[in-house]
Amino acid sequence: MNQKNVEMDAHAAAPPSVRRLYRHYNKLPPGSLPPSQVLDFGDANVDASGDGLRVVDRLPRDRLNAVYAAFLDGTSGSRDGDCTKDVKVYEHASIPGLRVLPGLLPPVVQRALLSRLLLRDLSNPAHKTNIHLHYSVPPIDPPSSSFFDLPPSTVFAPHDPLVHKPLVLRDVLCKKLRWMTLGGQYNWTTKRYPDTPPVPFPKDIKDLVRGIFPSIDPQAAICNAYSPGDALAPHRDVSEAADTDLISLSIGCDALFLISLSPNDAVVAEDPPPDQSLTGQSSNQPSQKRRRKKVEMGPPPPLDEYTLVIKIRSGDALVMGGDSRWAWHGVPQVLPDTCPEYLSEWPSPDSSWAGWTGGKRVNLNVRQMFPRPDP
Ligand SMILES: O=C(O)CCC(=O)C(=O)O
Ligand SMILES: [Fe+2]
Repeated sequence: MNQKNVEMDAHAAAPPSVRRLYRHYNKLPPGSLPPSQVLDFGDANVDASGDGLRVVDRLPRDRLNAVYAAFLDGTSGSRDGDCTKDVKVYEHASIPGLRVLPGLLPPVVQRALLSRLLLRDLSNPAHKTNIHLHYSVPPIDPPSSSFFDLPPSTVFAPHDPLVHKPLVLRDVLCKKLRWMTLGGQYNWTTKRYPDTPPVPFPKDIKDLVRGIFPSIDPQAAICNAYSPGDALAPHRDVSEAADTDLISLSIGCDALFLISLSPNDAVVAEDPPPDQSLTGQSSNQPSQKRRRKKVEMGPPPPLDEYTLVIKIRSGDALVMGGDSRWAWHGVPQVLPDTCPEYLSEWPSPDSSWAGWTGGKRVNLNVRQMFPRPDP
């Protein structure tokens, strides 16, 4: 139904029906989410909801706990490091191949993953961020080991002072940092991975992802950072030459995730052009959303049987495989004030950055760029 082919254009704009739904959920006041339209795995009755949803697999807790203990380097003594139950894998008839694993990562693994990404990998100048596009990023010099050790007033000088003002670290970490690339350094402008040998993918994160999802060889990842009001416009991830599963891990505030395989996407004549005012973009480079316009909310555009809106929580994973691998998807909203308490003291209770996670959502989107060589 949605096979990748060489013609799939990474620059293509999402079809009108998907853009319409995205706009609707983007503008919806968070308090007024219609529960009937949002697939919410926090709902105790979700298993019984029937309605196309089924449990297709269970990941045994013993296997998961062994993977987590290796990731945590034997430091998982605390109870929140243990999976106490097997993790259910759900699939919905609307989006074949999309698997949802609610609560996959225990809190201690979420905190450790956040630390590896932001306290370690962000300090590696080989890992490019959106800040590198326009600013000289100051190096991390010992004894500092991360940007979270530098004074918040540290200045990032713009490449072109006529175009961009200098930024201070506080603004970078609290708002302006939107993405970091790991492994193959994806180019958001050309929407290609470079032909040069990729930056080595962080081994512990590769082992974590592969330990849970043996179907993928992690070669590249986008680490998205969302602040309150940020969103991610609908897009397809079609730059990879491998059709291997894409793995998405989320930490922090809840978000709405929209995904569609609708075949009803023939262009509708009266549809307005893509609304770039919301995100300043028509494709999937994460960027800050402009101020939300006050609008009268009309009735939601109908969700057809090929479209889902899912509430994603901290610790949840999505696997986009099969037909869903090339589906249109986006994040119309990050829901404010939903960050779990167990992240509130990250990076440490005595750090001046404690509370940083408050309004944040971090998503690690892991991809395999190239097919594995034949054995
Ligand atoms: O933040 C998310 O949940 C989705 C991110 C995404 O789709 C991407 O990075 O391509
Ligand atoms: Fe994506």
